[in-house]
Formats: sequence, structure tokens, C-alpha cells
Amino acid sequence: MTIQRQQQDGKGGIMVTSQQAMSKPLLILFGTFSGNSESCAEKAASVARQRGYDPVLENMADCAADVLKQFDTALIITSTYGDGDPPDGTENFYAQVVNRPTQRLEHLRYSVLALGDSCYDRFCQCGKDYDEALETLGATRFHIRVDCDIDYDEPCDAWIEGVFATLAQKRLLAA
Ligand SMILES: Cc1cc2nc3c(=O)[nH]c(=O)nc-3n(C[C@H](O)[C@H](O)[C@H](O)COP(=O)(O)O)c2cc1C
Repeated sequence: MTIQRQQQDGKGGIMVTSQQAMSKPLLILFGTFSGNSESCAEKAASVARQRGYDPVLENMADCAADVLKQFDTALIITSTYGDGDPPDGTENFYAQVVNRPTQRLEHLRYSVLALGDSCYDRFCQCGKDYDEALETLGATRFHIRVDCDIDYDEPCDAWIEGVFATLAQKRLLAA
């Protein structure tokens, strides 16, 4: 829900500002090639709405890593390709977080869901890389990473449940 506030702007005028009332913004970032990670991200967004969050879904292929500056909580969902590489189109995002980071992320708490296939030597490597890099940049892992094999539905659901249970617990502790 958006509320609008009116206040004097100090020059004889009225300034109108918009603010989300009681909102809990949540960034859900996904990196995908064949759509599995995107469908996990959509599931997470749907649960987020049910739990009173305002999820913002972003494809890593279409945004820059400074989006991480704009949220205090982020879910990262990505698959792995090639020799443990990020999915096509997300290489820039990956480089901005993992290889050539330019920002510190102490304000951020995050959790990673990694999709992969254990037939490959570098199982879920891309998700592992994000998990490690975000910690190195000062962010806080609030819920442990889950690595999914080709049957990703159940571990994905368990991760989503775990994520929102942990967030709810932290809100209670903070209250
Ligand atoms: C050509 C190819 C290469 C892959 N390489 C890896 C890999 O190195 N490590 C891994 O864990 N999974 C690998 N996978 C498996 C995918 O990450 C997995 O199928 C995942 O669910 C795809 O998710 P997406 O649809 O979100 O891209 C590969 C799959 C393909 C088709």
C-alpha cells in the first residue's frame, strides 16, 4: 500500500512524497538459461506476498549489481553452466559481484538457492560463488544456501519455507 505525505517545502509550497506503508521490500534476483531458476523465483515471490512482503523480481541478465544497494534483504537464485559458469546473459552481473566488485554490502542480508546437476564436476558452482562473494563483501547470510540437483522442486520449496521462517523469527527478535 502506498501512502502520500504532504509537507511544507520551505519555499511557500507543498511537497508530496510517497511512501510504502508497512511494506517489507524484498529483492528476488534470478539467473537462468532454461527457466528453472525463474520458476523458483516466482514461487518465492508468491510466498513472499502471502507473508506480507513486497517482492521485486529481477533477472540478473537485465540489471546491474548496484540493485543490491537498494534493498536490505535479497534472495539469490541461480543455475550453473559450462565449467561452473553463470547462465548466459548474467556474466556482467556475476563479474560485478564475484570477480570485480566495486561496492561493499554491509547493509544487506541474503540467502542463495543454487540450481545445478550433480553429474557435473562443478556442481552448483555459480550459486556457491555468489554465496561466498556476498559474504566477502560484508553482507550477512541470514539463511543457509541450498544446492539443488535436477529434481529441484522439493529442495526449492524447503529453502523458501526456511527463508521466510528465519525472516519471521528475526522480526520477532527485533520487535
Ligand atoms: C550444457 C549444460 C551445462 C551445465 N553445467 C552445469 C555445471 O557445470 N554445474 C552444475 O551444477 N549444473 C550444470 N548444468 C545443469 C543446470 O544448471 C540445471 O539443469 C539447472 O536446473 C538449470 O536451471 P535454469 O533453467 O535456471 O538455467 C548444466 C546444464 C547444461 C544443459
